[in-house]
Amino acid sequence: MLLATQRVSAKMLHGRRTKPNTKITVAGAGSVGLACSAFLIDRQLTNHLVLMDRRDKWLEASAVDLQAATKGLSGSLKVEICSDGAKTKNSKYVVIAAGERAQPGQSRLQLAQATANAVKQLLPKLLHYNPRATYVVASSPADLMTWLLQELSGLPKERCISAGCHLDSILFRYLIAQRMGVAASAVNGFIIGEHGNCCVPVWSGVSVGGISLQRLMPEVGSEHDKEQWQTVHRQVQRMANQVARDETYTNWGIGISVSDIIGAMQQNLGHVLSVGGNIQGLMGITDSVVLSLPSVLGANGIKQMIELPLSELEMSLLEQSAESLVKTQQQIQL
Ligand SMILES: NC(=O)c1ccc[n+]([C@@H]2O[C@H](COP(=O)([O-])OP(=O)(O)OC[C@H]3O[C@@H](n4cnc5c(N)ncnc54)[C@H](O)[C@@H]3O)[C@@H](O)[C@H]2O)c1
Repeated sequence: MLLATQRVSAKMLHGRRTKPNTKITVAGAGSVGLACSAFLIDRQLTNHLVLMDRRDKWLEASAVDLQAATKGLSGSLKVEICSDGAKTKNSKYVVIAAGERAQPGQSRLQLAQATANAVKQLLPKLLHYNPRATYVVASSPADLMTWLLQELSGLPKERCISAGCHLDSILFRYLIAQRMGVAASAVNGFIIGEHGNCCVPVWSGVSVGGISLQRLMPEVGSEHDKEQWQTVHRQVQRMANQVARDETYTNWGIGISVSDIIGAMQQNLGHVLSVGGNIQGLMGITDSVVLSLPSVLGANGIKQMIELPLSELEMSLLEQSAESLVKTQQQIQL
C-alpha cells in the first residue's frame, strides 16, 4: 500500500504518467544549452540526451555532472556527448543553442554573423544524422537563425521553430497579472513578432478572467493610456535585451521556454504557444521571414500559426518587425 502511494507521488511530482522514449540533441552546450538540458531532464522529457559542442573537455565534464544530478530521478537517463554529430543520429528533437556571447563594442549585426557562422558549421553534421528531426532554435537572434536553418536545410517550415516570443508572452502575462492583482493563469494574451526590440504586444487580445482588457480600458497600451500600460511592454523588451548586454548572459528563462516548447510537442495536445515560424503568406506578410504568432504545436512541430485580428497599430508594428528582420537577413553572409 505504502509502495503504491509512493509510486503515485513520484508520478505527480514529475507531472507525467509515462516516461517518454525520446532522444533529444542539444547542439551548443554553453550556459543556454545546459539550462535547456537541465529542464528537459528534470521534466522527464527525454531518456536519451546528446550534447554536441566543439569543447571536448567541457562536454565530458558537463555530461558527468548532468548524469550525476539525475541519479535521484526515477527511470534511466542516457547522456552522450559528441563533436562530430554521429551520436545525435535519429534524434526526435534538436535544440540549437550554439553561438557566441556578445563582446564589448560588438554590434548586433556582428554578433548575428558570428552566431550564423556557428550555426552554419553545425548544420551539415546535424542534418546528415537528423533529417527527420524537429529543430528548435535558441541561438540569438533566434528568428534570424531559424530563417537561416530553413534556407540552408530545405527542411519543411513546420519543423524549423524559433523559441521566439514564448518567454516574452509568459512575462507579459505575469506583469499584467501583477498589476491586476490576479494569478498569471487568469490572464490570456500574447507577444508576437520578433523576439527582441521589435516584439509586438497584442493588447487587443488580452483578457483577464475572460474579460477583454480593452473593453475595461479602451486606451490600454496606446500612447493616450493614462495608466501607462506600455511600461509592461518595455519591461518585456528589456528582458529580451539582457542577452545582448556586454559581459552578461541569461539562460534559465530560455531553458524553461525551450523545454515548454518540446514538452508541448511531445504531449501533442494542441498547446498554443507564441513561437517563431516562417510566416510568409500569413498576416499579409509576403517576405520569407520568421516571426512569432500563437501556434498550435503537434508532435512534429508547428501544426498551425494563428492569424490574429490585430488593431491597425499592432499590424503596423508586426510589419516593422518583419522589415527589420528582412533587412538583417540581407546583410548576413550565408
Ligand atoms: N533566445 C533567447 O532568449 C536567448 C537567451 C539567452 C541566450 N541566447 C543565445 O544563445 C546562444 C548561446 O548562449 P550561451 O550563453 O549559452 O553562450 P556560451 O558561450 O555559454 O555557449 C555557446 C556554446 O556554443 C558552442 N559553439 C559555438 N560555435 C560552435 C560550433 N561551430 N560548433 C560546436 N559548438 C559551438 C561553444 O563551444 C559554447 O559551448 C547565444 O547565441 C545567445 O545569444 C538566446
